[in-house]
Amino acid sequence: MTLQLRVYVPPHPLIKHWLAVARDAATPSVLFKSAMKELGRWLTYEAIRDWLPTIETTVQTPLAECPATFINPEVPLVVVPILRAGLGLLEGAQTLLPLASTYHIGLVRNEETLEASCYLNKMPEQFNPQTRVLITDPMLATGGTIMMAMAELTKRGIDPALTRIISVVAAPPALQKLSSAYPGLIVYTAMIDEGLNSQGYIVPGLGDAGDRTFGT
Ligand SMILES: O=P(O)(O)OC[C@H]1O[C@H](OP(=O)(O)OP(=O)(O)O)[C@H](O)[C@@H]1O
Ligand SMILES: O=c1cc[nH]c(=O)[nH]1
Ligand SMILES: [Mg+2]
Repeated sequence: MTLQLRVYVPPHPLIKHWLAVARDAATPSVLFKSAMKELGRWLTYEAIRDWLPTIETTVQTPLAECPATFINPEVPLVVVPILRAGLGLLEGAQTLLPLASTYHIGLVRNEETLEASCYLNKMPEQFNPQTRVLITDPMLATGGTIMMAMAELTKRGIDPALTRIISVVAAPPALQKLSSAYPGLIVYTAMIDEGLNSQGYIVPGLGDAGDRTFGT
């Protein structure tokens, strides 16, 4: 069986609503931040349905014993926000994954060359190979940033098949790069946009997600 990158665009009205709020150039930073939090929450809800490890057991209700499914506390769960903009989605993700560990990675694109570089990496040298990873980054544009984050994770033992990415707007160049390098990976995004302009911004996109989240 040949694995392929899977990209889901969940058809949820709350995701569409908060995407529209985030896209609107008139949305002030305080509301943009709320939109990122809500998108983080709903995209995480969609992304973890086949990712959260469970254990089957039984519980005794007041009336009878019955089958029960719990989240398996022994499998490590990790959220990796790509700074800065990924922090906006992290807040929403954490409401659903309160026990997950958070490993920050700070990546920034050079505005001229569009090449990503790393200024912060709080990951351990090696992860448990069973670790489930959820990466948060609202913008997948040229793909340089997400590819660098994936390289840092996989060289530390993370299995791409146990990894999910949530993004708000994804562009074809990033999806093509991920597809060639990590065919088992799954991406959840609010929208796939047409492409990039000459400055590497996604069109129609939503502008600079980091600047709009933090009011800079
Ligand atoms: O796919 P790429 O072409 O690499 O671009 C995507 C990256 O660009 C933005 O980060 P930015 O460099 O603006 O940093 P910031 O989040 O601190 O604003 C965005 O948050 C992504 O991480
Ligand atoms: O459109 C884009 C592309 C990269 N990073 C952003 O914040 N926005
Ligand atoms: Mg930015």
